[in-house]
Amino acid sequence: MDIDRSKGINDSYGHIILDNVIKFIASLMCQFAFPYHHVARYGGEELAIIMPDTTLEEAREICENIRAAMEKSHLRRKANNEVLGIVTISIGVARLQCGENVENFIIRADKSLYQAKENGRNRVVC
Ligand SMILES: Nc1nc2c(ncn2[C@@H]2O[C@H](COP(=O)(O)OP(=O)(O)OP(=O)(O)O)[C@@H](O)[C@H]2O)c(=O)[nH]1
Repeated sequence: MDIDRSKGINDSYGHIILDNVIKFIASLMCQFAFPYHHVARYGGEELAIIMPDTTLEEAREICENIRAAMEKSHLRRKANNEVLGIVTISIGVARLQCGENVENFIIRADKSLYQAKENGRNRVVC
C-alpha cells in the first residue's frame, strides 16, 4: 500500500502531517484486517498486511474496504481544523504461490502496486 501523491502532502503541509496520515492509514488497516493478520510498515510511506489463511478474494475485499474508507475520510489538521483534502491510497495484492521465494512474492506485490498507480491511483490491483 502506498499513499498517492504523498510528496505533495509533505510539500504543502510538512512531514509531521504526513506522518500522522501514515498513522491514520495504519489504524484503518488494523480495523479492517482479520485479528490474525499482520499490519506492518514497509519502507517510508508504504505499509503492508501479511494475510495468512486468507483467500485472494478476501484480501481484495479487505483492501478495497481500506481504500474506500480512506477516500471517504475527510482529514483535518489537529492544530487548526484545516481540511487536508482527499488523500487516497493505491494497493497491490499478491498471493504467495506454493514453493515461491519471498523476494519474488514481494516483487509481484510491487508490480500490482505499480499497476494500481499506472491505472490512475486510488485503486486495488490483484
Ligand atoms: N512525512 C513522511 N514522509 C515520508 C516518509 N517516508 C517517505 N516520505 C516521503 O514520501 C514521498 C514519496 O514520494 P514519491 O515516492 O515520489 O511518490 P508520491 O509523491 O507519493 O507519488 P505516487 O506514489 O506516484 O502517487 C517523498 O516525498 C518522501 O520524502 C515518512 O515516513 N514520513
